[in-house]
Amino acid sequence: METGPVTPVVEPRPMRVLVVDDERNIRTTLRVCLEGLGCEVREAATADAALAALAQAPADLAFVDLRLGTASGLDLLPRLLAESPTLDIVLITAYATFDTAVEAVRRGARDYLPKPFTPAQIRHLVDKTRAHRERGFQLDALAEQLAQSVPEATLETASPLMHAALALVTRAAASDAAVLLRGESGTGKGVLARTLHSLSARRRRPFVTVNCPTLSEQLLASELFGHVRGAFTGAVRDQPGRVEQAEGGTLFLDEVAEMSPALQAQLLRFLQEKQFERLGEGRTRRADVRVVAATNRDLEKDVAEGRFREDLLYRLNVIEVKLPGLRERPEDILPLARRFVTFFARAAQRAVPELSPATEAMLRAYAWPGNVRELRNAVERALIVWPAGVLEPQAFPERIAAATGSHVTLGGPHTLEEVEREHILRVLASVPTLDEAARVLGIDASTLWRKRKRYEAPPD
Ligand SMILES: Nc1ncnc2c1ncn2[C@@H]1O[C@H](COP(=O)(O)OP(=O)(O)OP(=O)(O)O)[C@@H](O)[C@H]1O
Repeated sequence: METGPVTPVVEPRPMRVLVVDDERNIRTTLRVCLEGLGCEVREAATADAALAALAQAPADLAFVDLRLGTASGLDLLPRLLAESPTLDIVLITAYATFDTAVEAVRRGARDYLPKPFTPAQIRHLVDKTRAHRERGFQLDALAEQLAQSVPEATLETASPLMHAALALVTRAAASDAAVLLRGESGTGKGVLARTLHSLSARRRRPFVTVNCPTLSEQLLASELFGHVRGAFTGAVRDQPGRVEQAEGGTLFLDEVAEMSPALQAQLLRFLQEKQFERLGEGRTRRADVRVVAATNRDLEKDVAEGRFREDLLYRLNVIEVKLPGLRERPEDILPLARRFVTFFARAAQRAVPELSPATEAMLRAYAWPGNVRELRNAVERALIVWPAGVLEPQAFPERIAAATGSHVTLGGPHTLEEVEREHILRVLASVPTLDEAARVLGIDASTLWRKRKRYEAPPD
């Protein structure tokens, strides 16, 4: 069975607009015009009402009148942006002067609209905002991909197990339900989370990843929910968290099992009520974010042993997708290997080599404990060490050629790196959490996280 790339199934969400004007008829005119353009519109007659509206539910775009009774729309701009850093603001006024326009832009407005305005001008502004926001999100995604320098993921598969996982992800994309992706390290949970996002109505909004084990408890709390100045040593200014950055989009929590109990409680509350507080701040904020989590651990076991909250597990796995290990989808090993060979050969500007029959047999026989990541890394290395037009087994690491796992013995003829890899993998396999493994090894959790990725460790 073969799948092509799955086509998007869900229409993007309408743009959410807040109209802030003390004159009722201006608000009504704008509402009618904006609703005609497919926007969701809310109104506020005062600065306080505008801030309250934003605190209650986020918006993408705000039209703000320069004169709000006795208050100034200009003064409101930074307050709106403090509340919602990704908001686009257009200032409207009958008192159009160049100076006001400059001042509006200086305070964070994206555009300026003189009264009286026409429906065509409003349409133009809405189109411009939409295009600018989409470009921004696409650039973020592109920059991330470039930074990782990875071959673009393929959704083609000949494996029935993988096909079932993709079909479930496609169906899940049509809803806003929380999704839990389960599978060993390197099986492509991150890739699938991104696929889910790009198939959903949120695809034009941000996809934001948080790697839970790489940060200490306090930094992870701040990374997720943000902090205010002075919340802890080093917090020199107010900082929105990833939840706010992901507004309207998808938040991907990688290795969610590695969260402290206190953070698990905060995440649970966020999932239940869509509410959270920045660290050190009393007031409650709301965010419209779809959560996708991933784990390579046996969460039921963690629940049974008191390490993970049962109620959080049920909130996270409304839809559960199991990714097969690469050895459970052997049909995909060679097509993926050829794809990586092509990618890395092109990146090195050389002719694309072939796989010899012996290499093909070896790649199929190996167990791939590090899954697709391990295959990708092995191919990347093979292209570096093997300049010839046909890749032979010797181009690949010894452990793959041996295809029987490691033979490392202390004092044996091994490099330090081989010994380190084996030791780390064994410690990881012998203790329940990454934190505990880091303690045993005498290194911090983020170093261990990086090393594990490098050594393509099997999860447990
Ligand atoms: N279908 C695919 N096509 C191409 N590359 C893939 C595919 N699936 C995974 N990869 C590559 O394998 C590597 C691991 O993928 P990913 O990070 O999504 O796995 P993971 O299951 O989230 O791993 P971890 O649990 O360690 O975070 C990445 O480099 C990714 O680009």
